[in-house]
Amino acid sequence: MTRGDSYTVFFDQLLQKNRPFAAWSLPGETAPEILLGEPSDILFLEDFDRLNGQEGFVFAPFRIDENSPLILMKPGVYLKDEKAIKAFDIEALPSLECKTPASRDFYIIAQENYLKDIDETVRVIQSTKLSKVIVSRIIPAKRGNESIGELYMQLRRQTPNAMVYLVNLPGAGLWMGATPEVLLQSKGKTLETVSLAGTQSRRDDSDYRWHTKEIEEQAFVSRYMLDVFYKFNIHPYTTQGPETLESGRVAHLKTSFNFSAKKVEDKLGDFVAQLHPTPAVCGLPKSKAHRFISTIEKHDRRYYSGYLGPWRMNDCIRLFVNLRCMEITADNYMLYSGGGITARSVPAEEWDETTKKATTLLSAIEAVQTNDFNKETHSATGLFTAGQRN
Ligand SMILES: C=C(O[C@@H]1C=C(C(=O)O)C=C[C@H]1O)C(=O)O
Repeated sequence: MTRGDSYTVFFDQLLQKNRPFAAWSLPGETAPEILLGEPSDILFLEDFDRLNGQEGFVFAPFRIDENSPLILMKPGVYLKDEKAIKAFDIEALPSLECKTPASRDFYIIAQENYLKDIDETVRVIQSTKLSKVIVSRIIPAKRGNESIGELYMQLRRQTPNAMVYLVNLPGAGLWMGATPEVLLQSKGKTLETVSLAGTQSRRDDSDYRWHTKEIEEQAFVSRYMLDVFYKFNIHPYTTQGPETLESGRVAHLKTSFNFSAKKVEDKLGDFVAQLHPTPAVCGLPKSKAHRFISTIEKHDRRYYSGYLGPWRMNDCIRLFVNLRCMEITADNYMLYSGGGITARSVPAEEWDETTKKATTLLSAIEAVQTNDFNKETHSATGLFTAGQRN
């Protein structure tokens, strides 16, 4: 059952008909934008630099493989506000066959094993050239019969300063998230990229003090951005920050970098391919961190810590790093959450940080599940797996 606003109903109908679509709302914007596609509008690209010359909505994985292709949905029907939704004849859209995805294993790490892994990670960082690596985990929550459309609208209400998205795409499945992290966005003739790292709980008084661990961790990301700028001969550029950015229940350190779009206009795809994955989600040195993640993490990240958003659609780029996100299966919400590990990391604090980062999504799920008119069919005790609430 849903509260029945036009967006909620629209999203639920699209899902019922198994239509490919992407919906997103930008930080501070009111209405979600929606791109509807036909299966023939979906391109699977072989490499990150294949975005050169393309336009559409991108859904990119952390690493490309057969389970997680790089997806570009070409501009099909674009609906930009509620009026457009109401005018659109959704009844006329045919349902598409739902190809049951190969059932996947989601490795849910126990707390004691996660703590051991972080301990081991810190030791490796202290004794090798690896200086920072992001280690993540999956946090499961039970899915009831609540409306996914309503959950998306709830998430938007709870995190107005994030890019809040819902996508249903062949090859990827159903994903939702509320990410604070810009990878690359255009503002007129200027491009902006952002270095975001360091986490603490959100404060009511806004009196944030940052410690050496977080300052250093974020500085690694900024330094990396400048290395990429150097490779692409991007000069001059302006910076703003580091400053505090609040998102959901946490706050981060953020520096933004702005430069003329002309510098990369004919090699935008290469530029993004070079930026991704940044040390905010992978680590430093990049290739070492990438290899380390493959060995320490037992789950597949898929689209978590990839990136998504409109790509040169209506001359506009809005790519965000896919954080604070979840994969939605028939029975569960699989939330992905990670944190930057450095020589100064304390395992128990890292566990708490990943839990805190997941509260944005968990509290939206809880809100929708407990407001449901049909409460008795999924009692509150079934909402979360033990030990996951903070
Ligand atoms: C990796 C995540 O977030 C990233 C890691 C951060 C950190 O380590 O402090 C902060 C913001 C993000 O760049 C996540 O949310 O899963």
